[in-house]
Amino acid sequence: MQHPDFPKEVERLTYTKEYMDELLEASQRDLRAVQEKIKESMANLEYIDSSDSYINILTNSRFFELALNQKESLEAVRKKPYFARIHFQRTGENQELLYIGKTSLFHNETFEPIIVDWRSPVANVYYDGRLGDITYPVRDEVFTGHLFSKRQYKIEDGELLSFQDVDLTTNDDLLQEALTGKADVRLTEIVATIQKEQNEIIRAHLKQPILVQGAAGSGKTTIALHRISYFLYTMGEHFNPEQLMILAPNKLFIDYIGDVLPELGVERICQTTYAEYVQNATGLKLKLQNSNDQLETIVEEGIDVLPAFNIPQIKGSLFFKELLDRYIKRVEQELAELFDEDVFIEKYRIMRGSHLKRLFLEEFAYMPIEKRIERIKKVVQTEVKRKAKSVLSSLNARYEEMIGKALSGLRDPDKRRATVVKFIDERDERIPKIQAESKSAASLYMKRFEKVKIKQLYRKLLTDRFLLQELSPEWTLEQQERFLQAHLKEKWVLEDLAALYYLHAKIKGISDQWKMRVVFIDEVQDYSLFQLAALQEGLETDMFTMVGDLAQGIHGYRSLTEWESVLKLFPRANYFTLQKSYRTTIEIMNVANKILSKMDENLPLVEPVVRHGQEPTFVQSEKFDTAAISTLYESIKQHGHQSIALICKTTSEAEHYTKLLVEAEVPAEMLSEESALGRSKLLVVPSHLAKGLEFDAVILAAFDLPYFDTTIDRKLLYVALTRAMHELYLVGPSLETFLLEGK
Ligand SMILES: Nc1ncnc2c1ncn2[C@@H]1O[C@H](COP(=O)(O)OP(=O)(O)OP(=O)(O)O)[C@@H](O)[C@H]1O
Repeated sequence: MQHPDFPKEVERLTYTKEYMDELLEASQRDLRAVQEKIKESMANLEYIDSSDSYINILTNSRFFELALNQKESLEAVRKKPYFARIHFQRTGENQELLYIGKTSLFHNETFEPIIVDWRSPVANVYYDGRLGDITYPVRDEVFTGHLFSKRQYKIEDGELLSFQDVDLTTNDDLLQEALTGKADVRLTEIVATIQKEQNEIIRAHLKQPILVQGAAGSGKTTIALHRISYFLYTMGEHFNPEQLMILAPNKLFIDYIGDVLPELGVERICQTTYAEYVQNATGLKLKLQNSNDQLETIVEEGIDVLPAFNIPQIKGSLFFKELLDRYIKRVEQELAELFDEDVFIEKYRIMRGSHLKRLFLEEFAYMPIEKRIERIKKVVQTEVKRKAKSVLSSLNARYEEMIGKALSGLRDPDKRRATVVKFIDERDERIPKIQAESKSAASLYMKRFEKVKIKQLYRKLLTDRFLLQELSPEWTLEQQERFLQAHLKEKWVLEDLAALYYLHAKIKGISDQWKMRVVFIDEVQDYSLFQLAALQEGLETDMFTMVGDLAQGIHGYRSLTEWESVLKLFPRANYFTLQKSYRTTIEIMNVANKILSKMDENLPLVEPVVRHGQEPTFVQSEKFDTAAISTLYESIKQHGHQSIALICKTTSEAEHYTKLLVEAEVPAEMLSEESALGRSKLLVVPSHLAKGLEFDAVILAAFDLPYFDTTIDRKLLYVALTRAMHELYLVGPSLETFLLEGK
């Protein structure tokens, strides 16, 4: 039976669309008018003074761009102008029906809100849950009101299909529907179904750092992206999108999230990886070794206990930062000694070196070293200029006086002439010399400060025995030796990046272009403490949004294994946890939870959002059988699924299986960090690369190498299992291969 409000709701939608059409027509007219103006100015370019016309073209192009943007965003939302409505009364005001959508729309004349933006303060009421008396924050104030009802709409192509009122007792149908959807091999925006605990994180204090420990599939990536959108909406006046940076684990991941940001109205923010950012910000070109090689070695050799003196871990620790601080101090001292000489022009002392040294070591100590040197050069230049003037005028005066005295004091004309000529010659020689010296004195003096070569400086630390002994008295001789031995060959690994960036920041400073003011980090468990500390100091901000999951910390041999140290590093941070998974069915999560409970981290089990699916299937097989995989793949496709992955433990296994499948003419393709995500083939994915991604169905195959009950294998397995949205198949010789028991 149709809801009694249905006709009214259709009417409202029609009204909204018609108003949008009016606006669209107007913007179409604007566009034409601007186009005409541009044409006119173009024609004028050749005849009259072209600068005016040029300015006209520029201005009109800007209008054109604005009008075009407005038109495009209107067209985009017209198909689905809003997704929810709240019946709300702010204390002391009238009751209102507010329709919530992806962007706001106001009536030009009446200023009536036709659509309210999901990021606006009042929309918080929709996400926050409860009906009845409520409070909500608007900037620094807290508003109160009463929420009578919440309604959700299903609108497709501008047509109202259905709607329903939601309260605490009804199931969130919209969410259920969103979750049964197919993985489009890309994330989508979820503004209509953001949950209360997710909303709290999206809107958490924007000026403070946040750290989120979230279960696999709890929406961490999605939330981080929505928080960016919310941030720009709320703080856009104070921040340019260019000053925001999202750090993703690899290029593949950037591609994966790439479409969501524009959908959320976010353009121009810097999306990069740590490695790429560091190279851009430092200008260093480094041929980095693949950071997964180390992981693969550990996995293939089944290593569970890492050596006590584990170099990747040391390089990611705050002790290493301390070591570099000592090194920087040493560099600073060496440079300071160069100020022992005073600044002279001819025989005149212009400035004392000790004064400059004090500027360098004390007054300007807040600046990066080379910036201090640049500043001191300016100080010297100004002082030289000022003092040279007075030296010259007193010297001129002195010669005047001496010449005058010679003229009046010497009786003998020959002697008089000779003395006067001598003084004049002397003066004429010294004055231009002093003038010339005063021009170059500052540069000449500062020449002793050569530009520091960061790569060389760092390499010295890695290879110079005496330097290392001096800087790391905590280490035994054997440890120092191990450190030196590890760096015999010049090769760069991920763990070196924080150090290079830190040295660059402290010595040269980070240029404005790369001085991001707000940072969003996904998969933060894969970072080391020093990587975070280096960024924090280089950028001089702690406005970080960090999301991650310790259960997926497959790089634990070099990165974080707990959050306490991160919270210490960011003392202002708010810490959140997300326990619900929106990705996987209950059946799949039950299997993944078995692995989670084996981990040492003692993380709580993940609660799947109530959504059932088929039980994960174990397919017993002694060896990798391409025909069986092909049949399985085809049958999954028959279920209507499109994004299907075959996840293997290691890269070499993935390469091997891809080869076999391709030879057997199964449409398979191996995923690499550089490849674009496709959906038309069976994607063969090494487990470490699957992190962060999701697929409709996952086939987990393990033959050459079973999953061992080691820290790293449990995590890799957990990552692999939690990639599946709807269907999961385990293919191998036995369930034990996947750390599961029984048949
Ligand atoms: N409130 C929501 N409404 C609809 N879908 C949601 C919601 N929250 C999350 N999802 C969906 O759940 C899936 C998992 O989200 P996401 O990838 O952001 O999780 P994650 O915590 O980053 O996962 P992982 O740690 O495993 O990489 C995505 O398909 C996302 O669209």
